[in-house]
This record gives sequence, structure tokens and C-alpha cells, in this order.
Amino acid sequence: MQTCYSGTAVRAAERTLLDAGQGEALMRRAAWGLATVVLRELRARGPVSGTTVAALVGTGNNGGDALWALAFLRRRGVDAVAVPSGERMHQAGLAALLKAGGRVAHAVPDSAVLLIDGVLGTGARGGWEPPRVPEGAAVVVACDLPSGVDADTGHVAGGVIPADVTVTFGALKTGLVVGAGAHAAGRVEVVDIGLGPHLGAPDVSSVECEDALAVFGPPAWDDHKYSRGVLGVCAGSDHYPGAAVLVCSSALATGLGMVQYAGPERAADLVLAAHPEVVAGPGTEGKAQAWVVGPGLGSDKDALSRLNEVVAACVDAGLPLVLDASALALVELEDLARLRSAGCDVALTPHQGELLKLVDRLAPEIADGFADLAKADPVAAARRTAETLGAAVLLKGSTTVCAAPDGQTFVQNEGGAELATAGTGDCLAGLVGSALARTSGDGQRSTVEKAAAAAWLHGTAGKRAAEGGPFGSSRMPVAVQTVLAER
Ligand SMILES: NC(=O)C1=CN([C@@H]2O[C@H](COP(=O)(O)OP(=O)(O)OC[C@H]3O[C@@H](n4cnc5c(N)ncnc54)[C@H](O)[C@@H]3O)[C@@H](O)[C@H]2O)[C@H](O)CC1
Repeated sequence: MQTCYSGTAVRAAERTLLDAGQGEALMRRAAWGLATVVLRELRARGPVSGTTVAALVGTGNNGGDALWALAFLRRRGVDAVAVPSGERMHQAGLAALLKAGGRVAHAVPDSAVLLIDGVLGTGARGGWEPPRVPEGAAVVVACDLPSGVDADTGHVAGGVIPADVTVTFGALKTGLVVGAGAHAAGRVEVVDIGLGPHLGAPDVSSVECEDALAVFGPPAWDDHKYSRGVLGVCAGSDHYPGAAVLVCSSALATGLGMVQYAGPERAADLVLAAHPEVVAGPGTEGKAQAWVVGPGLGSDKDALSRLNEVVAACVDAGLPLVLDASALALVELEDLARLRSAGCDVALTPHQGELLKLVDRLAPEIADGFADLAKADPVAAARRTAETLGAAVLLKGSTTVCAAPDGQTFVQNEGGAELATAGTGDCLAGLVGSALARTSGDGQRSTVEKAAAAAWLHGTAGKRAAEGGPFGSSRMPVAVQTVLAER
């Protein structure tokens, strides 16, 4: 499990040490870590001595880190050039650079093979417009954060220089793992500067391979079909029968004990043609240990009555439930309240558009300014919705955010734009449903952690599927099997 801290929390941790007079030591540790990564990047490309490294240097301590790093690099024979972005630079850092034999220039030299972005770090406020830098050749290493990335949210309000590597200090910051910030950061390396004991609880976490495999692992020697998880799927309609197949196929690809399908004949026939092992019928009676409802359900009376039947089945037996797609437009507050009182774990799986509609309809008390919040700070938007509706929210997007009503939050970035194609959401619903079915009765992991494990598998399978070229979502289940087989 990877853990991240908000920029605000890292600044608070630093404050304790700054107040204890350790500011310069912290900055030198950070700069030494930055210089070490820069040296590694240079060595991977050729000789170090004589090569030009430039740094865009801001007015604050982020610029100070960059200046100290340049001073260390100068001592390795690098032509170290500071390019100020404002009217002042960190004094001690500048003195160290000049003493080491570095220089100041007013533009990034064309000869620079590597550019350090040391303009703004955790002290950035609002947007920033990067200066012109020579195009193409230079590797970009961001100091703590790519300038212009909000360290708390990942939002980029203005411009940004995309980094190949970001060397971040003290802890991995939330802004480096969410949305545009994650995209701009490139590979992230964390340099320990001794903030650990002062950091407190993490802001968000990310499920990693072994955490996901603990949910989607192979069967134990004494497992049987009912102990491996039975997932009920209420998806598909005469209009959208394919959604039923995608949900069932992706769930089966995880190695569930059984999939039970509830739906109309046309969709059921397609499901059975693809997977004769599915137990299909019109209603919900059976041995399901969790349900997925919504993909391809439509919005007519029949869709509503099918949703009601699934909600009733879950309430009766206290089963976990995934509400996706059409179900998000049909579910009512009373349904969520009944599910909560029955002790059912509920996961809502909207994309941004569905989230905004859901909030408008069911949570008008938080709707004011919510669209802007969802764009700038998807973690806060998912958390606020989860807290207000009392259900876990898996918000799909370039970063998938899984938030629980109590604030526990996971962010997953395994998937990329290759997943932006019809039907991948249906596959994800099947994976979340599978995670809940196969771990029902497991008191150890929260619903959001299980949803995050499904998001990990979905994103990783998407990447795997894309290796074979552009693909449609019907290729996802095979990719899920491949990912699980390779681990
Ligand atoms: N404190 C320490 O000893 C350590 C800090 N580390 C590094 O310091 C930065 C945070 O430093 P801080 O000075 O607080 O903030 P910044 O350098 O990020 O920026 C402040 C500077 O920039 C101006 N400014 C703010 N927003 C904008 C904007 N949108 N456009 C232009 N200018 C802007 C503001 O007025 C200030 O002058 C942290 O990220 C680390 O890199 C070390 O890591 C450890 C020790």
C-alpha cells in the first residue's frame, strides 16, 4: 500500500522542524536527494563533467533547494546555471552556487541537457505560466512538484512544464498522484528528509499489486463454489444486452465461484452463449453474496422495478451492492437509507457526469459549487459525496478515486486513456462486484479498499490490453485473466 500526504500536511510537519532551527539541514538534505537523482539521469545519458544543467529558480525555498542542488552538481564538474524566475533568489542557496563556481543566466542555455524545475513547490498559490524553455532535448526534473501543481489536489490552474522525473521531499504528496498533477509529475522519487515522525495520518492511499492480489487471489485448497463468491448481476436490457455480457465476463475472469444473472431473455441468452456456466433467470432468487445493478439497465419502469427487486434482496439478506450507470439515475435516498440500516455495504461507481447528476438529485445541500470542486479536487468531491450519501463512492476518471463515508480514500492511476471506450465501466462494475462477493464476511478490508483493488485490476488490465493495440472493452476480461495469471 502506498501512502500520500497533502502538501499542507507536509508543510505542517516541516514547520515543527523549522521551529527547531533545522531549516537549513532540511533544505540541504532535500537538495542532496535532488542532485543525486539528477546525477543518475545524467550518467544514464553520457558523461557528467562539462554537461550543462540549468535550473529555473523561484523566489522561495523551492528555488533554494534547486540552488543547493546546482551547487552540489557543480562540484561534480557540471556547468550549473541558475535562471531566476523572479526578482530574488534564496540567498544562502545562491551564495553556495556561486561559491562552487556556478553561474546565473537570464535564459535557459540551448546547451542544457537537463532542466531542473525549481520555481514553485508547496508554497504555490494559484496558476503559473511557465517561461519559454528550449524545446525537446532537455530532460526535466521537477523539484518537489512540477511548478503550478497544487500539492493538495493535483489541480493545475495555469501552465506546467511536464516533468520526466519529480523528486519530492519528505513524503509522496497527494497532488502528485491525482489527475493533471499525476500526469505532469512523470516518475516520482521520494527523498526522505526526516519528516516521518511529524507527518501524522496519510491523506490518501493507493492499492498496489499485492494488496489487489489479496482480494483477487487464487482459491484455497478447501474452497468450493459458494466460498469463492457468488455474484448476482442485474444488468443489460433489450436495448443494451451487451452490458450484461461485459459485467458477467469480467467478474468470471477473476475466478469467482459463480455468477448469477437476473435479466430479460435476450440479454440472458447472450450471457449464456458466452458463458454457459452462468445461472440465469428473470429474478433475484438464488445464492448471491453481493449484487451489481445498473449497467445497461435503461431508465424505464422495468429498469426501476429490477433495481427495486435487487435493493430488496440486498436489504433482506444484508448483502453488499454495487450501483452503477442507470442505477445511479434511479436509486433514491430511501433506498440508500434502507440499505444502510440493513448493514449492506454500498459502492456507487459514477464517472464525473454521473456524479454531478447524482449530487444534484440526491444531495442538493452540497450541490452549490460542486461542479467546480469535482474538476479541481476530485478527492474532495468523492469524499463529500460519500459522506453525504453514507455510501462508498468510486469516482471514475483519469485518476480513480475511491472514498468512504468516514473519509478513508484510495486513488488509483494504473489505467490510462485507453480505458476511455464504451463498456469499460461495465467491466469495472463486474470487478467491484466480484471483489465484494469474494470477500463478503471479510471484516478486515473496507468496501473502498475492495473497490480500489478492483480499480487496480481494471487499470492494470487496460494497460495490458492496450499492448495489443487499440481495443474494445470485450477484450478486457481476457486481459484481467492475463494480469492475474502473470502474478
Ligand atoms: N522550509 C524548508 O526549510 C524546506 C522547504 N523545502 C522546499 O520548500 C518548498 C516550499 O517553499 P516555500 O518558500 O514555502 O514555497 P515555494 O518555494 O513553493 O514558493 C513560494 C514563493 O513563490 C511565490 N509564489 C507563490 N505562488 C506563485 C505563483 N502562482 N506564481 C508566481 N509566484 C508564486 C510566493 O510569493 C513565494 O515567493 C517545498 O516545496 C520544498 O521544495 C524543502 O523541501 C525542505 C526544507
